[in-house]
Amino acid sequence: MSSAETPTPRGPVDSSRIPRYAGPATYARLPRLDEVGGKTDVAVVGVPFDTGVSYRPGARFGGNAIREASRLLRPYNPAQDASPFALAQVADAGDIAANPFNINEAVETIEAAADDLLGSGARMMTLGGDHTIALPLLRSVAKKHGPVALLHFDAHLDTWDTYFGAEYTHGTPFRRAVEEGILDTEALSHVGTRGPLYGKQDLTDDEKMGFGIVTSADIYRRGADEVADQLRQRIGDRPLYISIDIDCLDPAHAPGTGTPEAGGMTSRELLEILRGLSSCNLVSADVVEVAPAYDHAEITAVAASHTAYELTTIMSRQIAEARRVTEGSAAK
Ligand SMILES: N=C(N)NCCCC(=O)O
Ligand SMILES: [Zn+2]
Ligand SMILES: [Zn+2]
Repeated sequence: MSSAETPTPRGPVDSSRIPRYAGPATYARLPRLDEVGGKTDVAVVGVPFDTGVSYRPGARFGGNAIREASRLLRPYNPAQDASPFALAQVADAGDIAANPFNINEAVETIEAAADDLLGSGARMMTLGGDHTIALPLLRSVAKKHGPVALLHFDAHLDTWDTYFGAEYTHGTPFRRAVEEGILDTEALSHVGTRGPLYGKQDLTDDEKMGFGIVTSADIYRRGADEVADQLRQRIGDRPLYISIDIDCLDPAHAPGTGTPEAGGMTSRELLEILRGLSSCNLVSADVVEVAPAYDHAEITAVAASHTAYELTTIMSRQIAEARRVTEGSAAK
């Protein structure tokens, strides 16, 4: 697209003119998708679905809790020296209406809605919902990019086989994804893993699927920068999907979640690792498992809103850079 055709992105509501607590909550007070002509570079989309949980329910309310908490975000991100909402169009695409009484149908609905958004040329920043939703999102991403590298931030492996005979649950999306061949098995990592397992076999199975593990204790011992360097090397220039279960954070940093585990990373460590990945080719991402009923003072929703902000910044910077390269060569 030439510079004449690239419209100036429409940014958030100006919080110096309209108090940030006024008006309906879109993510970061950004325009809705219909307010930018139905086309955007990055679509922030909610998936209010939590029928796949194995313990506390409530992540269906996560997306809107993150939107509410995101009212306080400001337009310039100093940590990545970027104004994400000026570099590219970021818009709130609303929610995907998934059937709460039929998981299989919900999974199909999510995949179809993702196909539409990705097909329009957008990258997705999805706000869950429970972790079940990562599977249909990955299916859709793989249709567009082929098997993708996966960085999975989570206390849990989420590579278990079934729960009560169900294959689509929040503890099983990544085993299904490996079985379906939609992940690049050379570049799969869990980050923040900890807590009790069903047995040692869980780890053996997980390793056979191709996953590497950076435990939360590894992050504490080695530091965020070194961990980010190692992950970046493993990912290289592959198309990358980042899936962030907010329970990767310690319950002190994210009490509002369904399956909390003690001994997790801090929100500072999570944000720093993400910033260290800013050069990766991030094609889409999700933040899941925010369950506001167990939250206090929006601790979890604020952490999730900032997490999505770093991810959105990475995507916007890359979109702007790609545009600069194309427009530069078109001008010659
Ligand atoms: N994806 C999340 N948050 N949790 C999975 C835990 C599955 C279990 O109950 O063993
Ligand atoms: Zn988890
Ligand atoms: Zn999870």
